Amino acid sequence: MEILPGAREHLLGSNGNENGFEENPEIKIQVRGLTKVSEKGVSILNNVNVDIPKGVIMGVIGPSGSGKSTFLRSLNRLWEPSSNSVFLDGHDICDLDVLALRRKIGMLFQIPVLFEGTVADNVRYGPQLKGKKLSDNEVYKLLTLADLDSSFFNKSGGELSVGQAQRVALARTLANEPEVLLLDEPTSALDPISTQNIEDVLVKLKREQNMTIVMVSHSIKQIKRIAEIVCLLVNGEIVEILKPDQLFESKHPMAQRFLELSS
Ligand SMILES: Nc1ncnc2c1ncn2[C@@H]1O[C@H](COP(=O)(O)OP(=O)(O)OP(=O)(O)O)[C@@H](O)[C@H]1O
Repeated sequence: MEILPGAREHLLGSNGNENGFEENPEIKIQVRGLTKVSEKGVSILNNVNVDIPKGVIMGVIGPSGSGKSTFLRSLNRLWEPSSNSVFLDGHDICDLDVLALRRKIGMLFQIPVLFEGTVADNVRYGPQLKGKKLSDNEVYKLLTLADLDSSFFNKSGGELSVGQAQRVALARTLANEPEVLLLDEPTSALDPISTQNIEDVLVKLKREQNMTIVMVSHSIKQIKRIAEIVCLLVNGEIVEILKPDQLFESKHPMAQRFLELSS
């Protein structure tokens, strides 16, 4: 089975080098020996090693409870990883200011939660925290980027469908000019058309802004539509890093079962 260049050493069983990471301009995020154990001593993530290349969409799939959300949340410290286990552009994220990190690495969740006020108020929120007021024109541009037309500008959250609210949440995240987007099942509550709208926006962000995107999804079909690399997480371990069209060549028994059930 062909494995992506450089991926093999980060597969299951590889030894994460505690302090070691090579500066590599092609790699946006490096994860080395990322481990999490619950307070009751249950392993949640076990020595996860992976390089996330710049400007790609990476899918993360795996059975329920395999640690996908925990993995994603560790990348912008919504769950705090150990020092020297997650690097952004070669810098240990634990050494970065957490709010600055979360601007650089934005996140969208399954269910969008909008703040009170209008769509424009929501989009302006992040820059306003830094003392910058976006002009109407800048807000319109962000709405367009998230595939929303100008009629949404003055609407309130209550007037929106879940799919529209998810695109507003995306515009609000994009207002922070992130370099990386983390998406935790962003379309699982959406109808097929809203799902396609979001997928189109993600592909455009990657293509036109070289955005790095990491997306947890339960949909193998979705991963095949938009991801270039897919990480298969089983029991807190990355057992495969593949191109999506190679998924069914996975040798891992749990992976095969998961793929059979989700096809
Ligand atoms: N703070 C925590 N304390 C204890 N256990 C936790 C904690 N966070 C997550 N877990 C457990 O860790 C495991 C992985 O959870 P996680 O939500 O990351 O999995 P997942 O693959 O995203 O699951 P799903 O697909 O169902 O969303 C689960 O067994 C969960 O119950």
